[in-house]
Amino acid sequence: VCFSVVFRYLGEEEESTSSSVSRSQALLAKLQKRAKSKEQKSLPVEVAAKDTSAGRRDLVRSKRKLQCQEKEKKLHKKSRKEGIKCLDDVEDTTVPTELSGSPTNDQATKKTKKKDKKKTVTNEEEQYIGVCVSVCNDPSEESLEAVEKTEGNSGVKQGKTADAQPDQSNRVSGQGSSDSSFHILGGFEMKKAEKFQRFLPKWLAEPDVIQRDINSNLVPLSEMTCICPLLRKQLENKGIQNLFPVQAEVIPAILQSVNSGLFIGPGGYRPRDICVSAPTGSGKTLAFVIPVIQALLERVVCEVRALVVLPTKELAQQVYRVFCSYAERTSLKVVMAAGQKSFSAEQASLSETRGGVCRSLADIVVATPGRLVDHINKNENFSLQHLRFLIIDEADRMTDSMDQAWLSQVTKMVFKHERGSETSIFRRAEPGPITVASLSPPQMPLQKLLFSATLTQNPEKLQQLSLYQPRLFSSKHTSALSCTHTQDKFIFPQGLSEYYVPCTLSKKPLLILHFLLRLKFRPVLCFTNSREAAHRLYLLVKLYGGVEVAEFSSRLSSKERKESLKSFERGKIHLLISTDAAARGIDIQGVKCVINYDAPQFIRNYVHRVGRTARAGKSGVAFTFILGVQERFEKMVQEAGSPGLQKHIVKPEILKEMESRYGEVLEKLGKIIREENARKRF
Ligand SMILES: Nc1ncnc2c1ncn2[C@@H]1O[C@H](COP(=O)(O)OP(=O)(O)OP(=O)(O)O)[C@@H](O)[C@H]1O
Repeated sequence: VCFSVVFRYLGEEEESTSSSVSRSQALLAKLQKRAKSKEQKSLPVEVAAKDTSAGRRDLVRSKRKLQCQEKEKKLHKKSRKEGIKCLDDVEDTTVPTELSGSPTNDQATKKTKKKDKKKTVTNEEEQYIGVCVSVCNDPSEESLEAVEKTEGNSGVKQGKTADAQPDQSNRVSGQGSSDSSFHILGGFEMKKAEKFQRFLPKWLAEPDVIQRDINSNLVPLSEMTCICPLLRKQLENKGIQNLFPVQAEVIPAILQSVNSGLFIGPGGYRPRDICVSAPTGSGKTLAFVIPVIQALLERVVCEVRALVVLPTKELAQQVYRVFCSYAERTSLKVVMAAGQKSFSAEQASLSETRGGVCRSLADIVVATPGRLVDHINKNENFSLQHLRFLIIDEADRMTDSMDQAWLSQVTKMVFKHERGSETSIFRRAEPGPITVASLSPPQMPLQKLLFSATLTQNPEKLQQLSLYQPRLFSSKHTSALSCTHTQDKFIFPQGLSEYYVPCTLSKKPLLILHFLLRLKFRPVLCFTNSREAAHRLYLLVKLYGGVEVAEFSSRLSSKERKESLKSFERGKIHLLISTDAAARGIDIQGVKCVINYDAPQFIRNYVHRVGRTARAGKSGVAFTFILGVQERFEKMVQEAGSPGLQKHIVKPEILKEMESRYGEVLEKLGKIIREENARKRF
């Protein structure tokens, strides 16, 4: 094969009859002949060079080099000029018909004419290039170097170079293009991305439907016979007569999985994991608080059996309070591990050691991922060996890459083999395929319960949670076949009215003052995209006066943040300016209006921000200030499933009156910020 390739390079066809020895001899002879002829060619030059004096030779050399460089420059300039023209032309002729579309006869004839014209141009150009190359390739100078270089290579290679070069030039001139030195790749045309149909797994495509309209789908508490009398009484005591749709659907499903006790699922099998995707303010918290408390009511020994993980301290505190209020008449103990207290104080509230024996002081732990990982790694007495429920609230946020590590640590700890546990009835092994051996003896299952208003439909992301035969409860029904969109769609609360307000950057602060002072929207929860922006706006509104204002961001300590929320909840504050720290899950009673002072960058943030109003079946209004092009924002919101975004125009004349005072305030604000920055530097 090797020889046949070499023969083809030499322009000879392989003879079937000739032996490989004779072929190799012929090849050797040919190569020797070629080397000789080259030697002969270079000989007169070398002799001539020897004859001339060294000084003259140098002079000639430098002269030729100069000439060559000048010509090269000229050629470069020309070819650059021509090149641009040429590239366009070449593209015209080389674009395949399926890309450029099938040309008509006229176009085709025009193109052939163009081609002919170009051929002459490019041939001329090639000649020009050829001249220059021949000047540069004068055997007395540069070619010597070239020969030296090729001589270092194998004979076959030499032959290949010598024969391949004219071949290439023939090909180029045959094509009639001047682009012998570069290759046109093509394929830069704008192509419309092909829309693909998304096929969802059955459990995602066919969820158990939760009605969106809370008020017309209330379920009387008396009908919820699956809830134990103690908890029903508790609910009544808190003024709850009816359950919301999400609660009416999810509570029985979780309770069903503990019908046979904590150790085994229905029919002796492992219970299915549960995912809930329901609008903001639809009552998802009670949908897991009630069944978890009921499932653990009969427990004998206090062990951590339920772990609730939430993204922020404030949310953890909120859920902790709900758990405490429903567990208060039971023997269950709820503990929070979210960094509100010192690590050692949390450690002491989670477990105690008496007489050398450690015992758990918590049945239900409400935690943030950071503190949870701290306890897993540093708290020797913290055990998750008896964990039955892992509840992940704001599940989509929690599964974001940066928060992933905690989940694997929890699973590792749940299935950790402790010394002497091999024969224990509580022995647990990481679940694998179901076999007779794996079912006997039965082990306590770990059931995952996921909740969010913006639960992803991305199976790849959900896969990371290692869900077991998941069951989805959702406020929407997306058919696996009809779904062509790739973006997740969300359900917005029924009572929410959404508006956008076109404005300019300088008018934004005036607009917010207008909403509070003139339109008397109170209380207002306002969102900015950064803590600096929240702080500046807070100072500005405070300086302007007439509005009780507070800020809420990571700029403040957790104590200060708690204070701000409390004051806002109690009605002492009219305007709370926050970053996205308060966008998720925070349940503040009576927020009638949400203002997105800065439009959110991601749709999920928008859904959660506007969801701080219109909660629990009530009505609410959300405004988003939009700078410049609003089409993109409108599209984003509509594609996410918003029922309708309306335009709200505030005429500039209305803001005129406020402008003089605003000017004064701006001056003061500048001074304050400068002082603050100076203080920060020292
Ligand atoms: N059955 C009910 N009857 C009356 N009010 C209820 C009921 N269930 C929940 N609520 C109230 O509805 C409000 C919203 O509930 P919750 O905070 O659980 O909503 P959510 O779905 O978790 O919202 P988000 O997605 O924003 O976290 C709370 O103030 C809660 O007390």
